[in-house]
Amino acid sequence: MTSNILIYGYGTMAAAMVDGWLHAGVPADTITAYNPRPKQAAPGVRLVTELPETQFDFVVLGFKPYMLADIAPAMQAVAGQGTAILSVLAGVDLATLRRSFPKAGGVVRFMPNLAVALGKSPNALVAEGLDDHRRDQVTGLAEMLGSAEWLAGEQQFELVTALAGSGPGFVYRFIDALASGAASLGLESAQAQRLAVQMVEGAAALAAASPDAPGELARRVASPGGMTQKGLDVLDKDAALATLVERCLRAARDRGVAMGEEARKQG
Ligand SMILES: NC(=O)C1=CN([C@@H]2O[C@H](COP(=O)(O)OP(=O)(O)OC[C@H]3O[C@@H](n4cnc5c(N)ncnc54)[C@H](O)[C@@H]3O)[C@@H](O)[C@H]2O)C=CC1
Ligand SMILES: O=C(O)[C@@H]1CCC=N1
Repeated sequence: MTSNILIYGYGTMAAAMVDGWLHAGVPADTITAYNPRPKQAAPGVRLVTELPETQFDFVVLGFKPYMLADIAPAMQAVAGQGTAILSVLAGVDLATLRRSFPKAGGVVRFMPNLAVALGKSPNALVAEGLDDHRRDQVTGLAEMLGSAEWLAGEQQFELVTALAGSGPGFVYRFIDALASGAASLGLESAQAQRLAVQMVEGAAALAAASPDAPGELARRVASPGGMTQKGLDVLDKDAALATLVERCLRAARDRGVAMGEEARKQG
């Protein structure tokens, strides 16, 4: 793909996406990263602190959602009819993006997680105004970072963001809890952390490779009357883990909805 890409706001998420694209073979000289504060860019990527005057095929919005109303007016010159806006901004809906970039050819909500850097992120997508060619290109850009998950509609986008965008944060807490639990029961803490991380990596790889659902995989680990079942009984009692995780996802989703409302009011 030889399309040119502007990254507008080169922070943690956008830099991880750039790393993923470079790793997948996107030529570095097709990527320009604009950030108001100078910082180190990936090798070969042009980092600028002044906005270029040319239009781009893709413009990735990599700043914080609340900044959209302030920033969008200054961006009109880089987003013309031939431009697809790729927004990773949590909560900001297609209608707000469309109002913010009326001249752009199309707007896309593109929700990744930080595993884009390794090409291992599920990427949720919804779009408006894309022709088939651009849509195929967006699918290709997403697949280079993991997978392209086009949603039928926008209604569940905040829930999908909570699950797949915020999800690594929740999994890291669980890894932490495994490690600190083992440490408080007597294991050396660096070793506990190493074991917890490797165990989760292997378990996730196995789940990804298996045709069976995680529930069935858990059943296979738990020998009847054995150790695993005793541990699962603690997590399952009164649906403790399931209830906690549902509350966690609801809180994250609802925050996304509120952030979207704030952006709508400002825009
Ligand atoms: N961190 C994550 O795991 C995920 C983040 N996101 C989304 O990614 C976006 C960025 O989040 P992070 O990378 O975590 O934050 P960050 O704070 O690391 O990045 C924000 C970047 O915007 C830049 N910036 C500040 N003012 C600017 C301006 N006026 N014009 C252009 N750029 C400006 C900052 O210098 C910084 O480089 C957010 O909208 C968030 O919702 C989405 C999915 C996952
Ligand atoms: O915490 C946030 O708002 C963003 C959305 C998904 C991950 N980070």
